[in-house]
Amino acid sequence: MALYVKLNKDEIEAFIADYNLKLIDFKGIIEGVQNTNYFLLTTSGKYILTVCEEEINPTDLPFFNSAMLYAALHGVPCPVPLKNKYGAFTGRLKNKPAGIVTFLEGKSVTDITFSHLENLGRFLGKLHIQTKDFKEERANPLCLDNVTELIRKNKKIDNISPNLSAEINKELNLVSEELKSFYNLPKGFVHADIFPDNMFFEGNNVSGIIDFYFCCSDYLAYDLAVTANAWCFDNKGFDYNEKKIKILLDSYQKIRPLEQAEKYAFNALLRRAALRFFATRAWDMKYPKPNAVVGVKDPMEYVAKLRAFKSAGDLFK
Ligand SMILES: Nc1ncnc2c1ncn2[C@@H]1O[C@H](COP(=O)(O)OP(=O)(O)O)[C@@H](O)[C@H]1O
Ligand SMILES: N[C@@H](CCOP(=O)(O)O)C(=O)O
Repeated sequence: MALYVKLNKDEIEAFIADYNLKLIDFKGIIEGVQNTNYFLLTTSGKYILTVCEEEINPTDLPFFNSAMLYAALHGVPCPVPLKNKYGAFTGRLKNKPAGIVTFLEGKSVTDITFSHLENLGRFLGKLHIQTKDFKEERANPLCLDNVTELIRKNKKIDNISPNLSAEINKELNLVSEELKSFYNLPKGFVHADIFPDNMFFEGNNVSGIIDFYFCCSDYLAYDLAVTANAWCFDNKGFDYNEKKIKILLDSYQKIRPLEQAEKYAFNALLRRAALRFFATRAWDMKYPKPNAVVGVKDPMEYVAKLRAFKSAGDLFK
């Protein structure tokens, strides 16, 4: 659970008054790992109040809010951030940055069907088109160079599994070499964390996307690669399911066909995405934050994915 900051009714009422909201009821949300979230029922509807922890750099908040607002205004079903009476998206609660966004209906899914993937692929294709003219930029803090540095800094990788460090370092070099010839791939706004817990569905249909705290500017096909990593493996994320990836790719391409260069680069992007999630999970496992209240996610899941992609065939045949 992640309720790092405990708030009472008076504190919430005082904060939301700046957003012109009147509280009826509220509830702490136990899902989530990074920040504290409260569900708010107000006289003008349902909202989510988020108090940010220090992993979020406050200077990034304007980009996240701007991206969410732009996406929402361009038809992406996502939360709309509210401005307070001072014209700012972000206020302060218990000396931490805090903000309010609209509530999204729907639920995340655990049993992922072909139909979910079909809808997810179309959703992501649309997201990349709907946000293509978003002009603000944020370099990806988890670019391959920074991921490489995080992995090199982690001196305990071989404690996760024997000889893992050598395997991962070899892969980092290979992926870096392979991607050098693809520096010109289409770039733009990417969510960069499209995991099942960040997507809501109503039945088989996508009802929305949340959690914009990793969004940045990067290769569009990298977003698709992150999504394929997170959604297209069975058995708790360990078993490669080519049919699932193909459904995701086909449905994405019905909306935004990939360029030939993106197809050539895709295997390296899948491995780059696997290395990115391996890197942060391995770090969190071996150097846990003192206030961590959530179990660490398994870095070996991403080693399994990396190995699967290394021996995978051409996904575009
Ligand atoms: N706009 C929203 N609408 C509905 N529920 C939300 C919204 N934002 C967050 N939540 C709820 O809060 C939980 C945690 O949100 P998330 O942004 O993933 O937190 P964290 O960044 O801490 O992981 C979600 O799983 C969801 O249940
Ligand atoms: N999706 C990442 C961790 C980020 O967690 P989130 O709850 O903020 O999406 C992972 O699985 O390693």
